[in-house]
Amino acid sequence: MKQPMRVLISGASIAGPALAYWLHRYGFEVTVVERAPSLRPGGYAVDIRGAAISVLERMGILDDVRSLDTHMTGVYFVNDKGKIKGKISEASMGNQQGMDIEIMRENLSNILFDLTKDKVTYIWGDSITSIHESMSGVEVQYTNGKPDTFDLIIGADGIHSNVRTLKFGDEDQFKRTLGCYISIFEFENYLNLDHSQMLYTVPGKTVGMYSANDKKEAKGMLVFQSEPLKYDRYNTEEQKNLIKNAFEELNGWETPNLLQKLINASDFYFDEICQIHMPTWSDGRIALVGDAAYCPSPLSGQGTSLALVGAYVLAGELKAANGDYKRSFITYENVMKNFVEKNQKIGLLTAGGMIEKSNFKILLRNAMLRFPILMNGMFKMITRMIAKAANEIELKDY
Ligand SMILES: Cc1cc2nc3c(=O)[nH]c(=O)nc-3n(C[C@H](O)[C@H](O)[C@H](O)COP(=O)(O)OP(=O)(O)OC[C@H]3O[C@@H](n4cnc5c(N)ncnc54)[C@H](O)[C@@H]3O)c2cc1C
Repeated sequence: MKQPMRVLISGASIAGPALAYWLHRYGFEVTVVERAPSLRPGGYAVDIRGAAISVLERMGILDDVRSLDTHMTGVYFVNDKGKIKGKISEASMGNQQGMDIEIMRENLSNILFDLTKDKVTYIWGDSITSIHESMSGVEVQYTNGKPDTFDLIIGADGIHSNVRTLKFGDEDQFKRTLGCYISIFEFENYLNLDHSQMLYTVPGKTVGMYSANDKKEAKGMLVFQSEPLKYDRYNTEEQKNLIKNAFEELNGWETPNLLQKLINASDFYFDEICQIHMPTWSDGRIALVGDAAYCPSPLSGQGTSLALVGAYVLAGELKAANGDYKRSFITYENVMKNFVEKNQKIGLLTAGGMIEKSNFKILLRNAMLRFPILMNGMFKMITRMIAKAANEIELKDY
């Protein structure tokens, strides 16, 4: 009897468990290695749209995911005293057909993990340190575990992908920075926000607060424009200091309180707002999926949809090629390329919306917010563009 192909996936957030699900369903033997000691909590809400909704349906988890929709009602823009200067309702931000889903990232990650935990081997708190390819397989070494050999290695390990660095080299050659940094952290919902988001903007900085789900907790968001910063990605204290430095002179609205909450925040996410562009997503027995290969930026709202669709297509093409992984990696790229490009373009468009560059632009935005017809018209146009990009792929039945 033919042995199943052994696949090692690096990263257990969204793309990793989604890919693991499909590969297991198609008869592959799957191991997932995650650097964190357990499934990582944290992050804001993520959007799922278009083709990615069909993927969830095909996985049989659409109802579970939909049941955890954040049901946000809208975004309120406040001034430095906390006075509301305008509101954008959820209806005018899109989702007119009620089809799109917004879910907290950690809730989606939990659902995908639950779906796969009994079918796939998960290794926690470890990381690949070297990859050695031969004609018959790939030998990997881990930081902690014993070396092992697989048929294929897939990097689903995010913007700063370890597999990408090991196989394709330094990330700077693939990274397009969008000039900002974002931090998200959790604390008690002391403003009693009810399924809504508050945003306070000054030139080059945005302070946000958001509460959904059960209203007990809120998420704080601090976004700031900056020249590229050098810091240790695993040193959260250093990252918190960078944020403190960026915001310490800003006293408006809840900024000082959020900086105070930041100090003790355990659920803390910090990253650069950037995109990943690569000439190819595979080499030999190694391929990449999700943010590792084609991150459209954390502010785009499209990263999760790209990851879910990418996992579906990659697994499907591996099944269809019946062991010819080289062929499947080529078709995976051919099928995904246009979809990725269209969504990365949307990523550039939407990223600009989170940071206002001048006081004039903030005044202009606040003035426009007083004319809902104007705002609704603009948002409907953007929504149509996003919806088009989210559906820019025809999913095959594998
Ligand atoms: C904690 C967290 C919070 C996030 N918050 C937001 C948010 O608020 N808004 C937003 O739009 N996007 C957020 N993202 C990114 C979002 O999840 C992705 O853009 C999108 O869902 C695509 O997912 P992905 O699985 O490709 O990458 P990611 O979600 O980034 O997942 C990558 C996974 O790989 C793991 N990993 C990294 N290095 C290694 C290694 N050396 N070995 C093994 N595993 C490794 C990471 O720990 C992580 O679990 C967040 C990601 C994380 C991890």
